[in-house]
Amino acid sequence: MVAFDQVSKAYGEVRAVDGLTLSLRAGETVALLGPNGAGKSTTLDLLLGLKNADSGTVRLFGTTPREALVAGRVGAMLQSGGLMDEVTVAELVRLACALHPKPYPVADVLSRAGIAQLADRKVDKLSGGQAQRVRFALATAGDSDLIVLDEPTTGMDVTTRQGFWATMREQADQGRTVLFATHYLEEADAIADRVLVLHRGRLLADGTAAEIKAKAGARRVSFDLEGPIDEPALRGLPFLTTIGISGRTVRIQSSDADATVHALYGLGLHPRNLEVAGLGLEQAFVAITTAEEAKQQ
Ligand SMILES: Nc1ncnc2c1ncn2[C@@H]1O[C@H](COP(=O)(O)OP(=O)(O)OP(=O)(O)O)[C@@H](O)[C@H]1O
Repeated sequence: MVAFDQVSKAYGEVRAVDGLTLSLRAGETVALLGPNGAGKSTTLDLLLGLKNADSGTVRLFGTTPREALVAGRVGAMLQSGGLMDEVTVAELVRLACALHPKPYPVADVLSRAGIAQLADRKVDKLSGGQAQRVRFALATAGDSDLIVLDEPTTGMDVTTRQGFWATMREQADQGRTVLFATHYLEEADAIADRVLVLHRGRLLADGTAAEIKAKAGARRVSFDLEGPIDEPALRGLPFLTTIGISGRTVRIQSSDADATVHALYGLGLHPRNLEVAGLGLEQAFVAITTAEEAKQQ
């Protein structure tokens, strides 16, 4: 569906996308994660043909991005890009439907995006979250095979966000490929069946959320201690990466929890309420990207 082959894009000295190779298969729901400036928006712009690569090739459905867009195979919701002023929501959605080669009925698009009651509202009078829903309506105005969303839920309240993802799941269940960039890692964890982690324009990790968590390697260990806490001794535990002590509770992150816990007993301590758990996607993301930063410095 989507194939990036050694794609690079620089802005002056900044290598926004750096030798990126990846492919997306039909029916996948893929989250694109990365710290600020990692190159997510640039990657999506290259995918949509809004920017041209300095080198490498981007192919959508075996054609150029532009051809795929003209054929109506891609629906996109971008982070920026103003909505037209001085028109109503219904007029704007009607225009998007008219421009799509395989449009849905306007009423269906409005109700799917949850904006039927806003149909007669001027676009420039919308709240931030309402404007996001209108962008979503424009991205789903017709039957596209690929839906690209750049930080789609920014500014949406909790209910709107849940509704939005329920709709996206329906789209995915119907066989569409959904690619979305986000900073909400819990969304990626809950929605995506594949997670890509970008860092300085390169792909750092590519797998299911579970694989990304495993790749981070670390585990969380927490326990309570009775009696005075010997902090230097705890800090000397093997494979420890971080430690936090609040009251009687000690929370650590370890790259080898078995060895750390073994050493804990070796110190003659008697931890109570011991818990060992894997990292959440957010912690795994931080572990992977900070390890990469450290490697590059
Ligand atoms: N038009 C531009 N001119 C110059 N530099 C740019 C331009 N667009 C992006 N950049 C730089 O390219 C890098 C990648 O930016 P990009 O917007 O793709 O990252 P991002 O991962 O989407 O970031 P964010 O999470 O903050 O939205 C950044 O260092 C950014 O400052």
